[in-house]
Order: sequence, then C-alpha cells, then structure tokens
Amino acid sequence: KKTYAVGTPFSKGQKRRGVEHGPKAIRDAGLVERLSNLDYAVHDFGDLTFKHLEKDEHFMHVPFPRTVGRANQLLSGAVSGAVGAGHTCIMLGGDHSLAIGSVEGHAQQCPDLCLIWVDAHADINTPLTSPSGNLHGQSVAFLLKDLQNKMPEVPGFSWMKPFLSARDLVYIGLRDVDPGEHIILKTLGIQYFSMRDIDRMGIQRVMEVTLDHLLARKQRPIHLSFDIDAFDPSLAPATGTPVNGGLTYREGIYVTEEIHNTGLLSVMDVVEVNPTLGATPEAVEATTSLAVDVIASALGQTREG
Ligand SMILES: CN[C@](CCCC[B-](O)(O)O)(CCN1CCCCC1)C(=O)O
Ligand SMILES: [Mn+2]
Ligand SMILES: [Mn+2]
Repeated sequence: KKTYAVGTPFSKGQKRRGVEHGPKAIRDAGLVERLSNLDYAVHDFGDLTFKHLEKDEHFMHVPFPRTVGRANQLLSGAVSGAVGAGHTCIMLGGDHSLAIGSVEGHAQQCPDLCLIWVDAHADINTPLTSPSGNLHGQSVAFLLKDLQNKMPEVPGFSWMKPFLSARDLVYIGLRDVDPGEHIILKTLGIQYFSMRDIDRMGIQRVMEVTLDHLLARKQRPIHLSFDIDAFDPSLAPATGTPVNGGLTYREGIYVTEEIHNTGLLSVMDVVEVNPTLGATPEAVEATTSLAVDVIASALGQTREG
C-alpha cells in the first residue's frame, strides 16, 4: 500500500491570499525526506492545476462558488483514483473548502467511510447561516444528507450530492462555532469534542469515545480532515483564522497516533497552512514543520522509536 501526497494549491474558499502556497511550504519543510527513511514512504503526486473561472459571480454572499466547485470536482477525481488504486492519500491544502472534493472522492471508493474533523471550527455553515460567505466554513454542510433540505443549489456543485450521515462524523478541537452552526450540531445530534471537553475528559478519553462511536459497530475506512488551526496559535501561527486555546503539540500527536493505530486511515487532509501569514520565517517554519509531524504521526511515526 503506497502513500500518495497530492498538492492542492487553492485559496478561493476564503479571502486571504497565501494559502495556495501551503503545499509547497509543507514540501519545503521536508515532507518526503522526513518520511522516506521510515517504512511508510510518501510518494509525491505533485500539484493539481486549478483554473480560475472568469465569470463566477457571487451566489448570495458566497464568493467564487463555481471556481470552488470545479476545484473540488477535480480533486474528487484525483482522490477517488488514488484510493481506488489501493493507496493512502494525503491531501496538502490549500483552504478547507477542498475537503468537499477530498471526502466526496474518498466516498466514491469507500461509501462506508467515517470522518474525523480536527479543527477549531465546525465548517458546517450553510450559505444561509454563514456570516462570511466563505466556503471553507461550509464544507461539512455540502457532505451531510441530513442537511439536504437546508442547502440551496449552489452553482458549481451540481456534480455531487450529499452522502454522509451525521452519525458518521466526529469533531475534535472546536472553540469558535457560529450560532447557526451550533444549532445544526445540536439539531443533528453530531458528536463533537470541544476544547472544553478535552480539558474535562483529557485527549485519551476523547479518542477512546471517538473511535468507539465510529468503529464499535463496524470497522471502516477513516477520513481524517485536519485543519492546522486546531492547534494553539502559538504552535501554528501561519494560518488564516487562528483562535486561542487550541490543541497542544502532544494532544495533536496523540490524536494522529491513535488514528494510525486503528490501521484504518485511508485519506488525510492537512489544510489552512498559509506561509504568508507567519510574522517571521521561524513562525512559518514552526507551522509547516508541525504539519509534517502530524502527517508522519498519522502514517506511523512513533515517539517511542
Ligand atoms: C466560524 N466560522 C467562520 C470561520 C470558518 C473557518 C474555516 B476553517 O476551514 O478555517 O475552519 C468565521 C465566521 N466569523 C468571522 C469573524 C466574525 C464572526 C464570524 C466562517 O467564516 O464561517
Ligand atoms: Mn477548517
Ligand atoms: Mn479552522
């Protein structure tokens, strides 16, 4: 089983420049080299090429809907192809709107997949609830069957339909949830562990309950969508929507170690690394090096050698 990294230099799910340089920055932090000397080498598939569509008017207050939709259609095919060929896939972002295509492509091959969303944010706004209109804060709403009657037809997304059940999703790291998102989380009964839950329960218990919730009835492929802003901004400053009080290094690594130990990781997204937002070169390096560390940990690198 080979591991393929696919670069997705894309930023139109949000308004800040620079996140399209995430894939290169993560590579420059030594992704392939750091992992090659271990027995789970990562093969670099290179970057997907996204074209910006000329006529792409806002949909309500949502910018670039067709460009984002098209990028995700392309990514969906790439992820479906990689997983279909029996590989583990690491998607290097780019903003978190790319999870729409990544998870959809994965589900084409693995319809019974479960999704672990590690993030300061729930990314579950609909166009009607989103305060910003930015699609990187709406990704999960495009995936859930349970939200179908709440979602308008967004131009650029007619190639897909929602496929995920709310019970097949767990959030870890939430600490900045919009009012509309909170209502959706509660109404759909989605399992989530906020930073307060982690403070109360500890990360070991959170992972125990998460994996039991998702895998107890049936073992199935895991899609891990990891937003680097899940970490405390002191560890991952070079990102677009930092929020204080995030995961420690050890908590983040424990999450990926536990997911590796299931043997079920099939696709991992690492998104929202924006190398232009680091105040110093050291801040950028800290963020990109952390991204490599969580990927290595998810692929089996252990702290005990
Ligand atoms: C919490 N929701 C936000 C952020 C989405 C972050 C996307 B991610 O991929 O990085 O997780 C923020 C909305 N707030 C913006 C500032 C004013 C209050 C609302 C949104 O724009 O939907
Ligand atoms: Mn996110
Ligand atoms: Mn986030």
